Amino acid sequence: MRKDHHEGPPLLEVEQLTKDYRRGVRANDDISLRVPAGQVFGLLGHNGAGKTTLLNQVIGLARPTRGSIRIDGADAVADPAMARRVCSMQPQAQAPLDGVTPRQAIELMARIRGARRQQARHRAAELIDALDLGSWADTLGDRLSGGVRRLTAFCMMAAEPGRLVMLDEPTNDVDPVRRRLLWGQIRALADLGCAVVLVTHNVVEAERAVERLAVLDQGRVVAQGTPAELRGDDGDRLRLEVVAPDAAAAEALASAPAVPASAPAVASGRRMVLTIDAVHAADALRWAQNERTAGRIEEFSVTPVSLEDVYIRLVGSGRPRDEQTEENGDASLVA
Ligand SMILES: Nc1ncnc2c1ncn2[C@@H]1O[C@H](COP(=O)(O)OP(=O)(O)OP(=O)(O)O)[C@@H](O)[C@H]1O
Repeated sequence: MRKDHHEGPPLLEVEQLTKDYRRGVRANDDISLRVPAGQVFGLLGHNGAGKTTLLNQVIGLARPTRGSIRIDGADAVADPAMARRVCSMQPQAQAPLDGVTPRQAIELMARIRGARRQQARHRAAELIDALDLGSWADTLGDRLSGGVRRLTAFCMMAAEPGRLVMLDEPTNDVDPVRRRLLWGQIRALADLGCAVVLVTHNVVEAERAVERLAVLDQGRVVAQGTPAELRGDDGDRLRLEVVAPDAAAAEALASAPAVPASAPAVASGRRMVLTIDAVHAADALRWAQNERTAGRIEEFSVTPVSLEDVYIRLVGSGRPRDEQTEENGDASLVA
């Protein structure tokens, strides 16, 4: 059974962190978060939300403008060398693998991080097997696909991991089957006692794999908690999605919903999405079936409201805040 480390002291503790780049870009704005050992913590946000900037400050590649970062109680800003010893990071950029095979690269990383030769060999073989990389393990890096290169980079990081593991979009380019294997290995690192910080754009996957998460928008944390906490009241609601024959019909359905809605209906192209309370589910199904029989809609589905729906409501289009409508920020979710 999984060890429960949730009540333990944080291994990573970020307090009121602000980072201004030159030319006035505020990439992180008053961010606070805590990650204990044994937890997979997700960082979600649009392109440019400030996720990579946060990781770079933790390992001392960028210096905070204000605020503090503590790793296991020690000041990581004052001692970036300590931070790098304790952290293992898989960066967003692909690892340079030209001229080496995945097996060689993984073993080499394990050796650099202090493993003995036998131990490095054993761990490389174990990771290659766990991620089903055997067919490419001894192929030179310049002949590998993007997905295999990314999985190799994960294995290099996981070969002899530090206590704080940071992964910047590790599932990019990875096929769905190996992606699932990868989530298993990420979980395994937390079960070993690592604190894992995971940057991802994939809200659907994050919902299944992380225990807590923070949503970043324009450098700020706009929501933080467990997936269930972030879904809040929406966790008991349903999502009716309808495909209309054309965009005008979808717009018309959104402006006059046939079933009582618990949030404004959203039309996008031929799709219309309505959030409804569970008590209206039977009415919604009856209405949608009739509409489809009459040919007024083409398809429909009724599913539980997901974290992705909440995320889209929180950060909207990712445009600057003052261009967005006010429904995008629910301050009550901010921890
Ligand atoms: N070295 C830099 N100098 C100036 N501005 C920067 C620098 N690095 C990042 N930025 C800016 O800081 C903001 C946050 O960038 P960051 O890379 O942290 O976002 P991100 O959430 O990781 O994005 P993505 O999902 O695209 O990787 C962006 O506006 C970006 O343009």
